[in-house]
Amino acid sequence: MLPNTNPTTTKSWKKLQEHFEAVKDVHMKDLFAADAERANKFTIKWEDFYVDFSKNRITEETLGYLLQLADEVKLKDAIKSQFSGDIINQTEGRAVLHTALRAPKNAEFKVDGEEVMPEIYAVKEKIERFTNDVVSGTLKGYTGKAFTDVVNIGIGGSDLGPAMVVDALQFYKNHLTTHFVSNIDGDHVNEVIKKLDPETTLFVIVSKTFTTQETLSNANTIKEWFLKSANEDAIAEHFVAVSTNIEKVQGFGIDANNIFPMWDWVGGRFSLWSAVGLTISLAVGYEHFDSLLKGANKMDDHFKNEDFDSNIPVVLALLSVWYNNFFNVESEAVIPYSQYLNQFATYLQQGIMESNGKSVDRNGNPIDYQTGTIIWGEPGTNSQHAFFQLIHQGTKLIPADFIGFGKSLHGNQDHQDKLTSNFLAQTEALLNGKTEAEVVAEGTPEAIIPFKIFSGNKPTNTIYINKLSPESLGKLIAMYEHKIFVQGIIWNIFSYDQFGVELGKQLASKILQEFNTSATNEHDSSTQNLLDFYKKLR
Ligand SMILES: O=P(O)(O)OC[C@H]1O[C@H](O)[C@H](O)[C@@H](O)[C@@H]1O
Repeated sequence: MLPNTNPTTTKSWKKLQEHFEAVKDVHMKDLFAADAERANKFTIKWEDFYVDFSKNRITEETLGYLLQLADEVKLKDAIKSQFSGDIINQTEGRAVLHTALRAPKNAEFKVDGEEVMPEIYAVKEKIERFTNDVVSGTLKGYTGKAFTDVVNIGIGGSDLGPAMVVDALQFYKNHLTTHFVSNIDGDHVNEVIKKLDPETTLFVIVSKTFTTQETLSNANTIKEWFLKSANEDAIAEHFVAVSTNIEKVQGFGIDANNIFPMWDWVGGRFSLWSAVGLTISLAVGYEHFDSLLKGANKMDDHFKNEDFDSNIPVVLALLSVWYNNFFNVESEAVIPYSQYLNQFATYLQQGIMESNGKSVDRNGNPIDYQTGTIIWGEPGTNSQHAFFQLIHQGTKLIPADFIGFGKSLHGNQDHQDKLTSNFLAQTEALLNGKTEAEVVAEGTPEAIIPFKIFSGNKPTNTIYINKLSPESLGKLIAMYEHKIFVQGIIWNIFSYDQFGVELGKQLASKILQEFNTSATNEHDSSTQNLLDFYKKLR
């Protein structure tokens, strides 16, 4: 059981409220000027991570109250509960053990009194063997040719994690070309099919439940297309599946040997560490996949053992609570200064918004404080030329995580220097802004002066990592996973269910019947008109 405390009833919350009134207008520029040690005080150095959170609208007092809040909501107990396999996903009656997937073989993780490491390692070994056979070309397609292409068919957690990681690690990629099919929009699958040769393509169907409409429809469409060139027997050589639902997978016609199991104690959006990451392993090789897991495991140890004041996920979560619940900030940006992390914000959107987008507390009561933040972002420097205007001069306060890597993977120092200068300059600009006096001093015509002033005082975290590698990426992803968990604990919500995605699915299946049969359902007049409009078009 998780601790159960309404955060707004804690002493620290009250103190934070009073403290907020006192510091809300303080400019960070003045805080830096007043304390030469500020940057050092608010920096955590851990392994190859350098996390500078000094450019936040906080003082030591703020951090003190936030840390007290973590204690008052019994965060330590909650962490222990999660790692020991308690049923902390109470609404679905499940443990939450994605951390076990990346733990060493001799670690102890139990679910319902049963050791889970042997099963985890059996699947890992299967992933390793399969990866090696496909990558080396030992395993062949139905006409005896080695595989050249891999198609991941899945959606949500069965797509976003693998797709983001494969993209992020493309520098480490082997010769296999990977594709991702997720959307029910038939144009998605058809555009992918156009690029494929059935003789040399391997299909990985990923679905925890194996009931997801999108995934099954896409898998069936691909199977039909495949069977135009191959016969039924060839399915066993070209289709593999990742799922908890073995019966359904077999029903689809997949060979029992080609099933990579997962478990209900792995949430979809936390599943890339399981066999859901098979496409990652195929794309970059098992060793790199394993390094990704090892990196995550190091972050798990840091999270579990480090004191909260130097615990990266805890501090980041507390800062986010400070803005969300006291500054009433609605959204946070994630800006990676690496094109490789192009899909990172999209990936985090599911993790963060599906987990913490809740309005009922752990007692089932409606909440009267803000929970889940809205996450968005794009890589720098592209985003500088797109939405940075609003971050610098708009009316909304948008705290941002700036993620950067010291070393360029291709060793192009000229580009890396220019990239890094932007990376550093943006957080400096957001901190300091530009005063009227500075604008005047630049000789700006008087009428234009107000438009060129930057208020500054915009908070950022700088997450600076030596180099993008499978291991550092694993650490980074796990860092955000734990941040999500901490925030869920503070907000007293259940972060591991996602009932909010169900209603739309139910209604869609009813509406679908109306297209194909004479069934009619009661709709509001807007929906009815739109439905009629479509019926005329189809
Ligand atoms: O892996 P699957 O069972 O196909 O689920 C795919 C996705 O769909 C669901 O609707 C949930 O919102 C996601 O959390 C999940 O990752």
